Amino acid sequence: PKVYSEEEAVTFYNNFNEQIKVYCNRNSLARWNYDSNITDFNLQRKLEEGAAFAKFKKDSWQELIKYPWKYFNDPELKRKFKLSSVLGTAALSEDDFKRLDTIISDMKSTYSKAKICSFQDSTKCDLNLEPEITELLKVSRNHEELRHIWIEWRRNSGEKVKETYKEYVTLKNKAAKLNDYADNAALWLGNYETEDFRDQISALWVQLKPLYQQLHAYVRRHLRLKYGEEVVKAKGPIPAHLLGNMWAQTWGNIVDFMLPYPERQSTDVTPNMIKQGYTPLKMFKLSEEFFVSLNLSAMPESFWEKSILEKPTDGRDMVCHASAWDFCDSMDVRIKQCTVVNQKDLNTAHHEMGHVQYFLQYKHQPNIFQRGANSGFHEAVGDVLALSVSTPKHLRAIGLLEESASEADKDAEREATINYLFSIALNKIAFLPFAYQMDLWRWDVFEGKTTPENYNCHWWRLAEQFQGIEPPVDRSEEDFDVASKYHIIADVPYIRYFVSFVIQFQFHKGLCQAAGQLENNAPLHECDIYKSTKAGNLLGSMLQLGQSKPWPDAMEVITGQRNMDASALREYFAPLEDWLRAENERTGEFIGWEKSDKCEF
Ligand SMILES: C=C(C[SeH])C(=O)N1CCC[C@H]1C(=O)O
Ligand SMILES: [Zn+2]
Repeated sequence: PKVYSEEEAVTFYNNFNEQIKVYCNRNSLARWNYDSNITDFNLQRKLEEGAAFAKFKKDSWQELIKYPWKYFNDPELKRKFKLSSVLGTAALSEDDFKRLDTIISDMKSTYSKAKICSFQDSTKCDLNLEPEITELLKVSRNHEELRHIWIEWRRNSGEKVKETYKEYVTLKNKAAKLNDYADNAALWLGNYETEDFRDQISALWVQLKPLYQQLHAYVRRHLRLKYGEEVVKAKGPIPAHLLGNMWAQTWGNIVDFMLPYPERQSTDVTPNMIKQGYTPLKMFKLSEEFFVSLNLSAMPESFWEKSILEKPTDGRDMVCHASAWDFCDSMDVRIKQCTVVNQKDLNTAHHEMGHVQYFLQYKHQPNIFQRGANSGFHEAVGDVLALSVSTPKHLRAIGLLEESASEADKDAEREATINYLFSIALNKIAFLPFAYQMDLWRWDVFEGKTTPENYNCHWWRLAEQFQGIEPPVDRSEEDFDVASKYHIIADVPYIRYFVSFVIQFQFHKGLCQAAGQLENNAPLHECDIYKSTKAGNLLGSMLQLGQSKPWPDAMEVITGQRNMDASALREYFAPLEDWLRAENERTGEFIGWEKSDKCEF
């Protein structure tokens, strides 16, 4: 057979790259139209474009694998072929591909259309997850109302897709095997190009669990003080419906009744955002201005024309879960977010703008490298900036927090710092076990360790083991609670967020050093990289790499390290960790939790 030369490979690949951009653009537009307006017509268009894209990738792949790319000299050409040689779900037959695309679309449609009836008024049954249910979980302090919402959301979302999900698992594993992976867990983990990646994640959790347990114990105490011993057992897992979030993944919404120093200023800027007439547009403009202050890119005009930054009021069904979109033409980038004017959504706006900044910084790369160094990097960018924006110093600088005279004396300042770190920890530390267990469950499912007859109780076993939470009522295998979470039904991996929440503190520390914010032992949690072109240029040089290099090379650009390391996170929260240990000691709080028996195992 003909042996293809490296020169011929270059020609082939350049042509392939030009063509894939066109198919990718058409596919992204069809997906955007469906997610922005769930109709049968838009579903059919999306399935057609998806099938065409998959056919193109499969046909090209037949050609591509004829090249002896493993023996190429040019490292970049070799990497292009290596990454392009993983076909993914396009390896499925046309029928299987279309079936899988249909299944995922249907699950996203069910999730996006799901509604529940109000606890206060059983005739009012038009409550969507965003914004109504999310807002109720934030403000309600009625544990019976919270239990109602918790149960009803699961009955109208997860439970409805139990059968469909089994077929999803089968098709995903079929595709993985066609790519020479044992199962889809292995295919998903391939993104990290790291042999012992799961062990590294496990080691990070071991390092971080003590901090989580201290936070868990303190929060459980204050939930017990509020809702009583009957509802919140002193040594038990925390009932999952009381933590201010549908999946108990971040606990920031319940900070108000458990602030360490209640008389000190809290850093909840939502009231001021509303008072100052903030709009979703202004929230995204604020984020853009921070990126520009770092000498990074402003949004193209088309971003503001084509993005959807608040939920349309024309009654259409759409996927409200926030997302950032790259249309593969190095021009068209968008965000779709059903933004509410509050601090949580201001952080999410920065999170999504981080994705878009990555798109803009690597737009010159060939299509195959227009990705994060690994998926965790893509999730970390916006959060790194949000760490600076969230500091009391920055919030005061942009007028969202009042100057407070009392900060003058040392004690007041120390107490205000504990309050600040506590509110950040409720979102950053609380999140870690949830992010880990989301893919621990899916890896077990794809590997066949968990079979459909124990999907639900396996999830609750993991939730008890890692999050130290339990359902507010008994659950059984009739329920399918994990699928009440968007990423499960939308085929989006989740370990990327665990990676992001660890490495974002490494990036923050590296950028803070570049910005000169850590001189004279200044603490990491006070750092604000705003307007530092040194920090911005460093971040930009990492973002421009995309996935052209293995992620340790990209990590090294900013941090000088080549591995994930939780030390920066621990350093950031050190004052809080000391305080929590002392406080839990003082109150004699039980650290950890006893077993739960709410799902017949
Ligand atoms: C905002 C996004 C879109 Se990539 C998201 O899904 N996030 C951001 C943090 C965790 C995770 C979630 O909401 O579950
Ligand atoms: Zn994201």
